Amino acid sequence: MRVDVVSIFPEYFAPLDLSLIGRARASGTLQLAVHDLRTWTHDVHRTVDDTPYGGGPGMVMRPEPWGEALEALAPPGGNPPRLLVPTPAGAPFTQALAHELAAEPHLLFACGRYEGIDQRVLEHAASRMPVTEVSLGDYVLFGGEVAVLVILEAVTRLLPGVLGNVGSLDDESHAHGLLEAPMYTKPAVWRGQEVPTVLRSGDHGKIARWRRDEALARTVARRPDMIAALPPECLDPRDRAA
Ligand SMILES: Nc1ccccc1-c1cnco1
Repeated sequence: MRVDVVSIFPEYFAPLDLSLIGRARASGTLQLAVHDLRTWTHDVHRTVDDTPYGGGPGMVMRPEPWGEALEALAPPGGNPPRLLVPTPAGAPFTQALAHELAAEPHLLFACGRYEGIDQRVLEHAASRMPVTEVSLGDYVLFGGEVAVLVILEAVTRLLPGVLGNVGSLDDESHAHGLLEAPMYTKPAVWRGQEVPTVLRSGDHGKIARWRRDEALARTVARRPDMIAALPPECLDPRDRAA
C-alpha cells in the first residue's frame, strides 16, 4: 500500500518510523511519504491560509497550494488514490472503514488546520478521485495530523504480514461487533485477586463461552449502541432468552 500525507507539520509523522509501522515500511508492505504543503506555495511567506469569506474567527486554508499538491500526488490520468480528509464534520471512523481502507492500493491524506480547508478543494478533488471526510469522534483537535496517525495505525495493522500473530485480529474489540473480554496473565493471584478459574481450566469450550459472555456483558454495559447494531444471528439463542 502506498500512502501520501500532506501537512504543514510533516514532523508530526516522525513516530511512523517506530515499531510495527516502521517495520511495515522497511518490509515494503507500506510505502509512506509525508509532504509539506508549503512545497506548493510560491510567495515569500509561503502562505497557506487566509481570512474566511463571510467573516468569523480563525483562518481557512487557501485552495491554491492544496490544488497543486493534490495534482502533484494524484496526477490526472493515473489511477487515482482515495483522498482521506480528517475533519470534525466527517463520517465516523470505524473498524469497518479501517478494513475498507486496508484494501486500497493508494491513500492520500490531507491534514487540515485552522478552521479547515476551502471546500472547493474537496469538491474539485471529488471530480477526479474518491474523497472521504472522516471524524475520529465528537471532539475538536488543532488539526488532522493526530487523526491521520490514528487512522494509519488502525489500517496498517490490518495489512498482511504486519501483525505477527494474525489470530490476535480475531477477538479484539469491534472484530465481531462486540468489545473484547477482560484479559489476564501470570501470576494466578496478584494482590489477593485471582484470575477467573475458568481461564485456568484448560476447557477451551468453556473458556470461549466465558469470554463471549464477558464481551457481551461489557458491550451491553458500556456500548449499548453496538448491541443495537448487532445482526440477530450474532446473539446466541440462549442470549436471546436472557
Ligand atoms: N477537530 C479536527 C480538526 C482538524 C482536523 C480533524 C479534526 C477531527 C477529526 N476527528 C475529530 O476532529
